[in-house]
Amino acid sequence: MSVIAAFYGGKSILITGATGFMGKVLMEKLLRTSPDLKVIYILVRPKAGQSLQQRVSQMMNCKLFEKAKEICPNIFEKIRPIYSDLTKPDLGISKEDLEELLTHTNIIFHCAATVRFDDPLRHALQLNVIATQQLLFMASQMLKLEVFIHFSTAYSNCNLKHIDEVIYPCSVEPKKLIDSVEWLDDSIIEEITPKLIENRPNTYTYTKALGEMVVYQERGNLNIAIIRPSIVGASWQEPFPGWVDNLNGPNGLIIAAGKGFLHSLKATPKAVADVVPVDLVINLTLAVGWHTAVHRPKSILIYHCTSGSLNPCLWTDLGFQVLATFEKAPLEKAFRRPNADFTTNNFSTYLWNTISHMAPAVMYDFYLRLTGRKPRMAKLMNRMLKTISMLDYFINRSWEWSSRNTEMLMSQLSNEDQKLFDFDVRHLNWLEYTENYCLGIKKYLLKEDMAGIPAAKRHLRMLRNIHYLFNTVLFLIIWRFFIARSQMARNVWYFVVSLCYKFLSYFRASSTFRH
Ligand SMILES: CCCCCCCCCCCCCCCCCCCCCCCCCCCC(=O)SCCNC(=O)CCNC(=O)[C@H](O)C(C)(C)COP(=O)(O)OP(=O)(O)OC[C@H]1O[C@@H](n2cnc3c(N)ncnc32)[C@H](O)[C@@H]1OP(=O)(O)O
Ligand SMILES: NC(=O)C1=CN([C@@H]2O[C@H](COP(=O)(O)OP(=O)(O)OC[C@H]3O[C@@H](n4cnc5c(N)ncnc54)[C@H](OP(=O)(O)O)[C@@H]3O)[C@@H](O)[C@H]2O)C=CC1
Repeated sequence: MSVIAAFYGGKSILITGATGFMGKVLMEKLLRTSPDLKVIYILVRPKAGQSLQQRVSQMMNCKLFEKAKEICPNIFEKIRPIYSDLTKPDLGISKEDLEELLTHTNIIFHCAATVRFDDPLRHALQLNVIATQQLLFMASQMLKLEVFIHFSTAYSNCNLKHIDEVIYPCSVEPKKLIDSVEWLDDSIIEEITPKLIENRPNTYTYTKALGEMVVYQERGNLNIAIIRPSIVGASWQEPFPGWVDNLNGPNGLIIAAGKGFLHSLKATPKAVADVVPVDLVINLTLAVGWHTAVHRPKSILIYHCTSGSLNPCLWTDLGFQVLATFEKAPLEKAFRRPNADFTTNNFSTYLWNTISHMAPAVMYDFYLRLTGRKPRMAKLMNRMLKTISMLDYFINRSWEWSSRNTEMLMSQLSNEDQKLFDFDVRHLNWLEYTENYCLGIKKYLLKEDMAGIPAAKRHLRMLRNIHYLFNTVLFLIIWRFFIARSQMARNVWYFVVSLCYKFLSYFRASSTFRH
């Protein structure tokens, strides 16, 4: 019997961010391995015109929960949605719901955050710092709370090269910043943001670092642990390989590559792709929850969940495996054949962006206009290039994260728990993982049927023929231009034609002789 799974049995668990990528996988794992848990409270907000119930039932009916529903038939009775909005006072939770949470909650997993890189500081502060503060205050009033697990990111201190499993103080006190932001207008906040974020690339990583400081400063007597995952990718093994449901991290660019939009990407050849599968992160999280509740460490322990130091994979290796997979299982309706390469300097990046991204987009938009359709390709390419510019910081750098606490925890798991809650990234086969990642994006994110692969391959062959035809016509036009203006070009042309003629004559003669 798994000690960790047994620990969660009978427990009342509060998950914020349960409708997110990681929150859903966390819920699924809990319901599948500890079906005797008492209840999972999930904070949910209405979104895209859907009520709480509609969102929750749509979420629970996705493929991710199929296995959990087999093991836990009364799964819907285990889930207790609670209206919440992190931007509201008291997280927007009603008095009745709050009373229930304060009375019954044993464990908190705080996943909710804004993970956008371009959020204004005020919004990121609200979601990643102030909401965390309010949840900590709520937790301090909970009568049966055993442990509070906070999700940060391995990039919260990405302005450092070597990062230990410790909390690094930011230059500005969170409370002072929160008070200042209350009365500063947006234009001033926008102006001071670059100075505040201390060489970090965005407000996301900065406010996650501030969130850690708030967790430390307002921990009171709470029993807290912090998880710092790096780039969370599709599932590796559980509940099945390749589960992914958003465009964050590499996902958007993998789609861009598979659809033939992305033809070049600036990447330092030796830069490590520090990707970790979502199920591996969740296994570590549940192990941390158990260990923290049972052993009650004297201080807040930080757990890095990264792959670069234990089982490194380079962006170049990952990228070409992505292309190889889409060769075998192409995405539907590709704009071009997936074909790309790396650039290593700004000039070649600019050149290739012009030649292989913007020029084809402008020509395609011209074709759309000619055929009476709305041009859209240039806009799509600009959006992809904007995304790449946001991700460039993470693609072209590597970091060293210590993993002492994570390795300590691994050593404390029983053999059964090491299997059931496997977070040993050294077991990961990157080629197999990347292939499943791409297939998962095709099946679960783009909802494409694998039966459509032959048609998708035919589409790519048609694109290849159009590409060859286009290049041939372009070559002839350029050559005709040169021949009309240069004796040298004409001489070369005549020489080539006479050579071909002689070869054909010889070939015809030799085949006649054989007969
Ligand atoms: C291996 C690489 C080399 C390749 C070699 C050469 C080429 C070979 C090809 C191989 C394929 C490449 C494969 C791998 C790619 C490698 C690069 C990946 C780097 C990953 C680094 C991630 C770092 C993460 C750091 C920390 C992780 C965390 O802690 S939290 C999670 C991280 N957060 C995010 O990832 C969020 C980032 N996204 C944003 O902040 C925003 O989306 C944006 C600012 C980037 C864009 O905002 P914008 O307002 O313009 O768009 P948005 O409103 O978000 O969406 C509008 C529409 O666009 C769609 N969309 C959204 N995101 C993407 C996306 N990433 N790609 C494509 N499309 C996207 C969205 O659905 C919207 O559509 P509509 O609703 O229809 O309008
Ligand atoms: N994905 C990654 O690569 C990494 C993620 N992390 C951390 O893990 C955690 C989860 O990330 P991930 O699952 O990828 O993020 P998602 O964006 O998938 O999920 C974010 C969650 O937060 C909720 N949320 C956002 N804003 C609000 C709001 N105003 N009110 C209520 N809920 C809100 C979302 O709810 P809704 O569905 O209603 O929008 C969603 O459930 C985050 O703390 C993130 O920093 C750390 C490292 C890497």
